[in-house]
Amino acid sequence: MKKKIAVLSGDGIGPEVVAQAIKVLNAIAGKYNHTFEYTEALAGAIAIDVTGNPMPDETLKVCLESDAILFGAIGDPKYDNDPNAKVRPEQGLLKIRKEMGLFCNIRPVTTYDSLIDKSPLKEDRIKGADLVVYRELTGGIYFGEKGRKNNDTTAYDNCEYSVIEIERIAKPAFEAARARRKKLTLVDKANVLETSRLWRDVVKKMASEYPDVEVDYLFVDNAAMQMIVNPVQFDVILTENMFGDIISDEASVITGSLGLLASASMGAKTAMFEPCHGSYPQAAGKNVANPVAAILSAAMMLDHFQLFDEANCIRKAVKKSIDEGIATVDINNQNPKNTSTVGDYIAKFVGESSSVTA
Ligand SMILES: NC(=O)c1ccc[n+]([C@@H]2O[C@H](COP(=O)([O-])OP(=O)(O)OC[C@H]3O[C@@H](n4cnc5c(N)ncnc54)[C@H](O)[C@@H]3O)[C@@H](O)[C@H]2O)c1
Ligand SMILES: CC(C)[C@H](C(=O)O)[C@@H](O)C(=O)O
Ligand SMILES: [Mg+2]
Repeated sequence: MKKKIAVLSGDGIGPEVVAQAIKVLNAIAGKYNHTFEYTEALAGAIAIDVTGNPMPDETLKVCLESDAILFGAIGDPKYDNDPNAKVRPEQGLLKIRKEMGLFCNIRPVTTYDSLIDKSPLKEDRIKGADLVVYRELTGGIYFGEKGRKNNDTTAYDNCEYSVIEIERIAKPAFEAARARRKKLTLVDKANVLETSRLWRDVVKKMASEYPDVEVDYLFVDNAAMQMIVNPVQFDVILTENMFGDIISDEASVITGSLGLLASASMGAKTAMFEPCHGSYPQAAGKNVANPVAAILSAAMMLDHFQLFDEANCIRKAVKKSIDEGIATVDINNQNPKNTSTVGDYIAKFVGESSSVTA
């Protein structure tokens, strides 16, 4: 199979972790006789530095001409620390999500037995936790009208959702629940927010089409607490843009590190695959960041290409690296390995392993 992949490495640790994902994809290409063609394009702070724009038209064009997008991370303290910055790297990420119609962000949270003791949470509470967050990605407060008024003494960010926006993410979430443990939890704030009440109305109506799926409703504050005390109860979590951002970073604590959390953003025009973490500027250039989130995002891209054996081969290699302690400092502080050493190990295992089942 031949596939064109747009590579937007971005800022901070983005280029380092994406390099490992590409190493692993190349090992897959060699083993299974595929051709992956990569086209790099600018995004984030680096794109502002070069072009003045965090998501240049040229980058969007490369993405539209590709079969999928592999994204690293964006963000730079020089913008985060400047409240008056006219343009920000994060605007580039929001722009590509909106322009490509990437409304469905899928963030799987899986635990590894050999990492259970790395989580600050109690072992008996998190063992076996296996959930996936379906986060709405192109609506809500992130994209509502925003601004300042009253001589800059008041600021506002509006939150709007339409029935169509809710239905189109609820559908794949219900389908995922049906294929998994048949439980869907809508996380909202329906005791306060009108948008959340619309989410409940829509999801309740759709639930009748999925009688085999048990649906429950949790307020986000309760859900945040339940995620820590009893994450095993969750199967598919469906939620709006901002709640999904927060709850997925929180859920990464169960696995042992945010550096393990991959994601897929599916949409109308294309699909983008990116780690859930950011540019982690403190680690940039040090070869210490965990590349697993980026590598598992590449595995999700292979699922998207219907290359399921290949994707499972990567997952198996990742598990092996974790079990063997070939892991970065966030999950192995006794004998940490470099970012590139972990990438090399996973790529080598992919190249040499014979079995494909994860
Ligand atoms: N998708 C994205 O591109 C994305 C996501 C989140 C944040 N950001 C941006 O990244 C910048 C830094 O934000 P932040 O510090 O709040 O979040 P971050 O995700 O970059 O880092 C938060 C913490 O998570 C841990 N971490 C993150 N990635 C890791 C990895 N690969 N390996 C090991 N540990 C890892 C580190 O302890 C780090 O201090 C900001 O500019 C922010 O806007 C971008
Ligand atoms: C950088 C930021 C805009 C982004 C978000 O909030 O969606 C990030 O936190 C993420 O989780 O992908
Ligand atoms: Mg986030």
